[in-house]
Amino acid sequence: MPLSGLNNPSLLQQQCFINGQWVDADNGETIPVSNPANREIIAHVPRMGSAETERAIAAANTAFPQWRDLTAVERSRVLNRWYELMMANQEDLARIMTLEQGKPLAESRGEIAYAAAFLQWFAEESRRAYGETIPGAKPGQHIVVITQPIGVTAAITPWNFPAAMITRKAGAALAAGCTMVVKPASETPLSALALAKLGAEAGLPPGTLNVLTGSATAIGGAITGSDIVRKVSFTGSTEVGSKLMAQSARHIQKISMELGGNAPFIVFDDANLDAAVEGAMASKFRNTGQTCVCVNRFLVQRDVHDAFIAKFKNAIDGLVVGDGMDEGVTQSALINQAAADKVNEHLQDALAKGATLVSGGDAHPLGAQFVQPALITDVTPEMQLCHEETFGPLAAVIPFDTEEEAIQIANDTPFGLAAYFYSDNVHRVWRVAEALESGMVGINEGIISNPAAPFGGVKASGLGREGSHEGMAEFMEQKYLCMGSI
Ligand SMILES: NC(=O)c1ccc[n+]([C@@H]2O[C@H](COP(=O)([O-])OP(=O)(O)OC[C@H]3O[C@@H](n4cnc5c(N)ncnc54)[C@H](O)[C@@H]3O)[C@@H](O)[C@H]2O)c1
Ligand SMILES: O=C[C@H](O)CS(=O)(=O)O
Repeated sequence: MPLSGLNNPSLLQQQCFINGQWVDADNGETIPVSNPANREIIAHVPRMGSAETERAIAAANTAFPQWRDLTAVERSRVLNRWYELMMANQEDLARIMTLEQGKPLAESRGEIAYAAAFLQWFAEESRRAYGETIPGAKPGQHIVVITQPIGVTAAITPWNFPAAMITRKAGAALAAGCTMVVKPASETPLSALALAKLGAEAGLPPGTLNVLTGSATAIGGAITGSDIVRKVSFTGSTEVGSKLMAQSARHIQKISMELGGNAPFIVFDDANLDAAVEGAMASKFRNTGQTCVCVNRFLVQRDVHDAFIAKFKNAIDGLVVGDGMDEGVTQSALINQAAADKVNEHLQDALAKGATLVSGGDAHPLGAQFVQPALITDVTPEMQLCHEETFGPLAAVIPFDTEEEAIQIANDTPFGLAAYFYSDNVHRVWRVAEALESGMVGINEGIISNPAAPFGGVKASGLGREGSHEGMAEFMEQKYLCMGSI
């Protein structure tokens, strides 16, 4: 049993966490959790539905006043202890993550540190829930703006970052004084349940944090249909986000949406090509291409196109495909067969429409869920991959001539999460950075995520920001007090 080798076996939880208790589904049903590398079932978790969700919401509601009324310093101490426990258990948490999500162990270790950093960040932010004073409209009148926690909140999170997408929300909500119900993706529930275990150990009172696994539509329906849940924070596909936004309208729930992307990566003729290739590899192939901020379209200026492609091909050919648990592996199995099929569908569509295969493209000997990293050129805008998230190790390159053409192609998408470009010309840097329609821009950088920066997108990539000093405000309400005759 691959999970039998944990140093801290208590981190393997196969029940849900409601009101400080580990519980099964009412009907005893479970769902299997499998290892993407070999499809071996590694655990089972409860298949919960609306009744259990309503109990979790009730527990969060009961716990809210006590957690709200702690001082910011008291909440900060719990969050900081949770951070410390995550780091103390980093190796076990990384092992659990790789076994259920597939990503290389080194990347899982990195995600645990990144996820823990959100708890550390919001432990500090919890002490900075400031208000403001405003001059009154007449003598003796004073206006004070205060901020208060919004109340019971919910998070629905994706499989590709099973820990960080939870702490980026739960850290902010708990720091604000809210309580939370979390529904992780059914592909990666074990990381979420391990986080709940450590959160309780850190001192989160019963009901403050609840984690439910099971039917997404039933749990999501109970969350968005509740007049107790005041905030829904979703990370996932734009398609599902749009559905949840509509469902949240019934009770006017406050929402945050961290959705899909279609990131352009522009290499101008004044770029440092070695740096551009390094950034391209980091952004495109992180988590085997399964991140929302992965490059989806490369745009390379014609004068440097062939030189860039030669360097890029050499780097791609150096990638090591294998089981994420094996040291040295840099590309793992994709999360499921449908994900691998989508990458191949995008590749075949592009080749059928005139793209040129430079590297990769063959079936991988390790199995159908593994994809050989591929590089294609002569990509044109009518190809499927220009309009859909590939979410896998396929690097597609579009040649361009002018800066104006590059910006037009880059912005020709409903999405606007991340964008990247490489140029050493400071005048061009400002022009292009302002012209790109995205929430985040990497300039001569391929990896841009940072708990201190406001993460989020524009257009169909979402609403709101996470992390930074913005993150906690998403879980708070403002109230102004107008005091007269003083
Ligand atoms: N913007 C970001 O920060 C960010 C981060 C990670 C992933 N993503 C996006 O997420 C997608 C990949 O993740 P995914 O496949 O888990 O996305 P997904 O939308 O299929 O699922 C996300 C979560 O929503 C749940 N869900 C699915 N249908 C639901 C419904 N009808 N009601 C309630 N919950 C439902 C899933 O169980 C999961 O927990 C990609 O599009 C990626 O770009 C965005
Ligand atoms: O996949 C989406 C994540 O938000 C990417 S990151 O880890 O925040 O860069």
